[in-house]
Amino acid sequence: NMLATTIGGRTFNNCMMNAAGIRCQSKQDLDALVQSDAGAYVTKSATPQKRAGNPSPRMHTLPHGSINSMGLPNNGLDYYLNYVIADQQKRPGTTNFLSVAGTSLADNLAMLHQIQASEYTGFVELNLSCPNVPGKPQVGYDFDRVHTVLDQVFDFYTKPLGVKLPPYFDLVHFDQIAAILNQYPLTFVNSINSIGNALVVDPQSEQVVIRPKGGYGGIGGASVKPTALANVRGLALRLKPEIAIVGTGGILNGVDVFEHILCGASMVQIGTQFGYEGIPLFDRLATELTDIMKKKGYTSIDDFRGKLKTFD
Ligand SMILES: CC(C)(C)CCc1c(C(=O)O)[nH]c(=O)[nH]c1=O
Repeated sequence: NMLATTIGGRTFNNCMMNAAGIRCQSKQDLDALVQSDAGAYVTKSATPQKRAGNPSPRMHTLPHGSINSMGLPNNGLDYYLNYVIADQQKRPGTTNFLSVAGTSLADNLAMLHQIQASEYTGFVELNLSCPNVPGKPQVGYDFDRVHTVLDQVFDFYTKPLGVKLPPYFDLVHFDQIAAILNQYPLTFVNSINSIGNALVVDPQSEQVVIRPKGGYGGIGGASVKPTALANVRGLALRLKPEIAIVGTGGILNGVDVFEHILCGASMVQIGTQFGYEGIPLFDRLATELTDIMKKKGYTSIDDFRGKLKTFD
């Protein structure tokens, strides 16, 4: 069908899925995604043990986006690993994404050892926005640390794995992170995570809108699309072809999906808008994207993936 895509030898019948963190924390959430038109699901980033996360209000949705400082609330790795293994037994031949975000390298390695030893055959999405040692920026912004983490992961992990990256804002950073990632047998790179440590103010109450971190949080939604497209394109132009790109950020409508694919994405993830609209989003986006493709004479996303034109 027109929206099928292939990553790491696995074919998905739809190139659209949820982004980690949004409506994917509970079994009920995940069951709804299984029943939906989404091509796959990703589970809420897991830590070794269940976490309550930050005190509320910890997320605020605006017309043009959202801000969140959830603090990794999740049911713990065992919960999600059990879910995806049960699901792959029920639906052999389907591939989904298990997201992990340890709050330390030791936690990430312990979780990956557990997954490696399990009968899970799907993808792992390693969240590199996870915190680093105190006083250092998040892992995704500490390139030496990214090297160290991936060296230690690929010392033992042999199942398909990708990394979730924060947004970069300097072309030299695209060069540097791509040069590192190209050294590893990654199945995919997911770009972007929310734009970190933004601040939303309520001028009426003269107060920030979320409790954690003095109101600082990650931004998602329409306002991040130009940054998301820049990162998808920047990585698509620099990463070796074996590494597929998952495009995330600022997708509200089918045309936004089209733009992400034009910039090089093989799969797209929707966060903020999925949080807003719920499961009907996937059917609406599939219809809108299919209409755009038909108007342009495309029968597969392969016809236009990565084919963004410049002026010269
Ligand atoms: C930011 C972390 C809490 C370290 C990771 C989890 C996460 C969160 C979160 O759980 O606060 N929110 C995001 O927008 N992106 C993320 O990757």
